[in-house]
Parts: sequence; C-alpha cells; structure tokens
Amino acid sequence: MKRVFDEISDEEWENHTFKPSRVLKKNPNPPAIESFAFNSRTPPADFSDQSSDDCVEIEQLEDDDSDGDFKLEDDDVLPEEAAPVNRARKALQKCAKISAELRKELYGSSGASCERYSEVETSSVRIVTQNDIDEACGAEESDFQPVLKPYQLVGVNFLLLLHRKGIGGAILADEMGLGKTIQAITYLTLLKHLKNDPGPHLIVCPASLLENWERELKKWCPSFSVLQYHGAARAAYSKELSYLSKAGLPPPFNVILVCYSLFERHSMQQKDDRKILKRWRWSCVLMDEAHALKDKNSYRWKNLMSVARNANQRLMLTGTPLQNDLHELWSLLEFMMPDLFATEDVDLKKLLNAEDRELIGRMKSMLGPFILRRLKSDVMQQLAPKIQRVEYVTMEKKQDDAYKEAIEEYRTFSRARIAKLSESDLNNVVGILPKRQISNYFIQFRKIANHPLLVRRIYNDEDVVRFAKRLHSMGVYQCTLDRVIKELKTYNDFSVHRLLLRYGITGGKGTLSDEHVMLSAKCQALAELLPSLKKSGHRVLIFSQWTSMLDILEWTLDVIGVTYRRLDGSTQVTDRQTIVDDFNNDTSIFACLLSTRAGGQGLNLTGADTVVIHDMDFNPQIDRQAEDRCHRIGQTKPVTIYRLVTKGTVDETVYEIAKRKLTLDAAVLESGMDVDKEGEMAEKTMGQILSSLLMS
Ligand SMILES: Nc1ncnc2c1ncn2[C@@H]1O[C@H](COP(=O)(O)OP(=O)(O)OP(=O)(O)O)[C@@H](O)[C@H]1O
Repeated sequence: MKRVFDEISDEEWENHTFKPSRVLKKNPNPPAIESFAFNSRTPPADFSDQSSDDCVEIEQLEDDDSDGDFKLEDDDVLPEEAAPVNRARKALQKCAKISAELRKELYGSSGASCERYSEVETSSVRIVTQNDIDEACGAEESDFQPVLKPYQLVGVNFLLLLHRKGIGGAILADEMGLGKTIQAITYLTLLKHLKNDPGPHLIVCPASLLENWERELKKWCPSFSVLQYHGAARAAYSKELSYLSKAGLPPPFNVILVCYSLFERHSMQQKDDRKILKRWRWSCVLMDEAHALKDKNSYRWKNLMSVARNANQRLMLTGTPLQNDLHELWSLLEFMMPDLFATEDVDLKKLLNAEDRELIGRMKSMLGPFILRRLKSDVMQQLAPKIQRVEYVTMEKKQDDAYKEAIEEYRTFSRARIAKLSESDLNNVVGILPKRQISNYFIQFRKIANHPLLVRRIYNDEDVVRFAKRLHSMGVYQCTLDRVIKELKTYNDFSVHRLLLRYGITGGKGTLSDEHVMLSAKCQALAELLPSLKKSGHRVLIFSQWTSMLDILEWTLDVIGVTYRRLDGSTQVTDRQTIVDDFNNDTSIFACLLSTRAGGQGLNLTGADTVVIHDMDFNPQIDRQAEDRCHRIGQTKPVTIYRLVTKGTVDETVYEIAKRKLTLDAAVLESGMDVDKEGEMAEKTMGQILSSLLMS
C-alpha cells in the first residue's frame, strides 16, 4: 500500500490546516513495546531457535570482550538480486536472531523470574556506576555534580550494552521529562572516557531544542566541543567544514547540533550541508523527538538516513509511545539496522504473507530488546501529581449565532449538492461533499467554537471593498485594486482589524474594541480563571494549535492585564531558549503562550504549574506532550491541566474522540489492531460529525 507522506515542519505548521490524527495509546502499562528492563512476559519472536530466558545481571557481561557479536557476517549479506520477499524474510529472521540473543544476554535462561523495572535493584545493572560517571565527567574538578537518578543509570548502561554488542541502533523511549537528554549525553561522555571514542557525533532535534541541547552538553560534558549548525549563522562555518570534509580531515568538534529542517528541504544550501555531513563517518547519530522518523517514505527519513547510514550507531530518543503500525515499526527497524532492512517500498503485508496482527506482534517482540521505556509512574513516585480538569464553556448569543449561521450556510450547500446527485446516502456527507470541503467546513466550525473573530462576520463585503480602496489609494499595495479586494475578502475579522490598526484606519466601522475580543466563551473563561490563578501564586502555560488564535490570546491577556511571553514556530530559534529562561526565572511573568507544535516538544517550562489547553488536538498525545512541559523533573508543585471545551460545538466531539482514544481498551491495541489508515480515519471522523450537523 502506498502511503501518502504528510510531514509538517515548524514553518508549515504555522499555515497548518486541521488534520486530526491517529489513535494513540494512553500511558500503556506495560508499555506499548516491551522494553528490556521492564519485564520479559512477552515471549520472543518465534523466528529462530530460542531458549527460555532468565534474569541475569548485566554485570556478568563485563568479561565478555566479544564486541560485535551481532554484526552481520559476510555470508549473511543478501544478494542484491534476491527477490524482495526473500530479502525481507531473511532480514526479519536475522533481526529475530539478534533480538533473541540480546534478550538472552539481558534475561538469561529463565526470563519468567524477571520483574518489572521498578522492582529491579539498580545495583544489579552495572557496566558503569555513578563513580564512573563522576570520573568521566570530571566532577571532582568541577562545581557541577552530575548525579544520575537510578533509572537513568540503568538507561546509560542499556546504551553501553548495545554498543558493546555492536548493535547499530537503539531507542530510548522514556516518558517525557524523565531526562533522556541527560542519559544520552552521559552515554556520549562515557564513550569517550571508556572507549576512547570522542565522536564526532551528530545530534538532530527540533529547532526549539537546539539551545537546550547545547546548554545541557556544556553542563554535563564540558570537555566536548559543540557546534550548533543552524540558520544564517551556519554560513560562517560551512566553508571550513566543506574544506575539511573534502580533504578527509576530522571535523573541528565532538558534537554538531542540527535541526530536522536540514533534511527536509531542497535548497542548494541544504543540499550542500547534507553533502558535508555525509562525508564524515559519525560515531553516533542521535535523533531527538525521533517519532519524526516514523515514515520511511518522507524526505526527512531518506535524507537523514543517507547521512546516518554509515554511523556506528543510530540512537533515537522519543517520549511518545510507539504504535501498532506496521509501517512505523518497519521504518524504525530499518533506521536502526539499514543494512539488514533496506527494502524497496513494497506492500509489507503481501510481502511477508502474514496478517497484520501476527506481523505486528512479531515485529514488536523483535524491537523489544532495542527499546528502553520507563513511565513516570514506575520511576518517579515522588513527581508532583497531575490534575486534569475540563472546563465546559457556554457561548453567548453572538458566538452562538455565528455558529448557527455557519451550520445553515453549509447545510444549504450540502442540500444543493444532494439535489444534483441521484444516488447517495442522504445521511452521510462523505460521498456528497468533496474531501477538501469536509475538512474546510470542519475547520470553520472549530474556528468559531474557539473565537468568532476567526471568521469574517462583522466586516461585510462592502466594508472590505471600502477598506481595500482606501489602502490601495494610500499605496499600501503595489497591485491592482481588484487583487487587493480579492485578498481582503479571504481575511477573517481579526485580520481585517489588525490591518486597519496598522494603517490607522479607525473611523466608521474601523478597528474593533476590547469587547470584541471577549466575544468568545473561552476568552471569557480565561478572564475569570487567570486572575484567580495569579492571585493564588500559580503560573500558566497556554497552548493553542493556531498562531492566529495566539494573536487573539495576546490581545485577551492584555485586556485581562497579565504579563506574558510567547513562543511559536515563527519565533527565531536563537530567541526560543531566552524566552524559556525568562519565563522560568522571572516570576513576574505570569503566562507563556505557546503553539502546541513548536512549544509542545522538549521544552522545560517548570516555572509554570498550570497548563491551559485552549484548543485540543484529536490526537491526545500531542496535548500530553504540551502538558509535560511543566510536569517533569524539576517540578515541585502539583500541576493542573485545564482543557477548554465549548459546549454544543464540534469541540465537544473532538474532546470525546480524544478521550475515547486515550481510554481505548489496551488489549485491543496490544493485539495489533490496524490503525494505519490515518487519513481515512480523519475523514471518517469529520464526515460523521458533519453528517450529524448538516444532515439532520
Ligand atoms: N539527573 C538529573 N539531575 C538534575 N536534573 C536533571 C536530571 N535528569 C534530568 N534533569 C532535568 O530534568 C529536565 C527534563 O529532562 P529532559 O529534558 O532531558 O527530559 P526528556 O526526557 O528529554 O523530556 P522530553 O521528552 O519532554 O524532551 C531537564 O531540565 C533536565 O536538566
């Protein structure tokens, strides 16, 4: 099955149109994919001879000098001309063998006695101890004492074990905020200290996290020289790097930090950058927020693979649980072990002649030993509690009218279409309306439920023509009047207002007043909630999926009279960490406004103890990432999450669906239910909601 690639970068997200996403799983317990230190209840894949497992101390491996146990042997190399089906089957067999042997190393010969990670004594996992880490980090000579939490020590040992066994890939999938960054950096430090391997290492992360990585590297591994290679500033280095790489000379750093966009675009500069990176042989290529690599058909995946292919190790960090998705699992396997898994884009189900369920089960079992995932509930009992609250808000007349008008308008259109179609299911908009239209209608309903200024209703077409003439005569636009009119007709009320404000057009039906910003039920709720939170000493993160909504929220916070900072995809990468630091350190700043995508991943915002999800995503994991910006190590207060839901609108349905996804019976997901058809599901869901709105 050919998958449609749909990748959203920071910039694209700003112009994002609504696209609900797939079923994800809540706080799986046990985790979605069994991880080595948790338990061994899932039997290993039945691809190879496999003796029963036992729990052994990793300590026992210390005498084992057979580095590279699991490397491909010459006679394992598959002939190029082999049929894809044989190649894939052989790859799976080989991987199962590696997986089974690794499992044996981890659990010994009677895995049944192996308990969950939280019950495992830390002292039993000892390739390195805290003392080794102190020594490697030079803690004695420094003011900073790098003390790992017990489960982090296990994480570092897990990575070292895989390295020792010559395994080219690993996934550290601890829940968000448990310190994956620190574990990965300590691991790199230990490679230098124990294996005399100073890199070079390539770290790839979202733009918002570049500064954080640089800072943590400087703090936890001060002896490394680190180069942040991003944005316009990289021009200063590109010549030198190009020269050195062409000349076969080593790079002038231990670690280079780049962001994913370097692998997404086709500009000359980006191509040149990739060429430079391809010339060096990397010790470790480390990918933060690695769920970004779940689609092997994406440019990002392919371009990054072309650089990472020859690395000794590809290490992926992600806090998002992995899914029961054949293609995602295959993408990860292939990224970890490209030599083994390089397959053409083929239909895996047909290729492997197996049912989804069975195949997913096998692949998950095989991936198990390469993945380490711990949950907060397992390892951080002392972490502050997280309290979830849903605030149902009620629209007042003007917003309600706008919503009803939209329903009427779209209903009329749908009926007109039905009249033209002879045979159709009159209770279902899918099949009556074009796909794009279904999605557009849905977005419009969501916009009105969030804020009526997100559609154009106050300014009519005559107003728009009048403003267009005025602005055109002022020389604001260098194009024909007709084009200006056409352009302004696509604006919503808030955009028109902003334009008028900018050019000082205030007379007549000019700019809007503060009352207009309070026309939404959610803004009214904020006007009640925020002052009382402020009075009780709380500080707040407010998330929205739309930057235009963030603009309106800025205005709302000004009207309410609270101080704030803002971070979204358009925020300069170099400014992002400063905003985070300002917010965390300056308690006079009450709120931080963030876009769910740019601000939802990786940032540490423990200065706040309250999160407001202004508009939810269909995908509850996206909102959970946002919540965990302040519910993480370093948080000392209980964290409260408020979800705003506008009553009687599609908002309620989105919430219900997200909730259902979170509480979906774990057994169903564990069994490998096919949730691969993301696009189809989105359409179906939106179609159902619209059908009940427009066809009744
Ligand atoms: N052992 C430790 N000692 C002190 N601080 C720590 C330790 N481990 C982690 N932290 C701090 O906890 C915070 C969360 O860590 P980190 O950002 O690495 O988590 P993460 O698992 O990568 O989260 P996410 O999945 O959200 O990116 C950071 O501020 C980090 O400096």
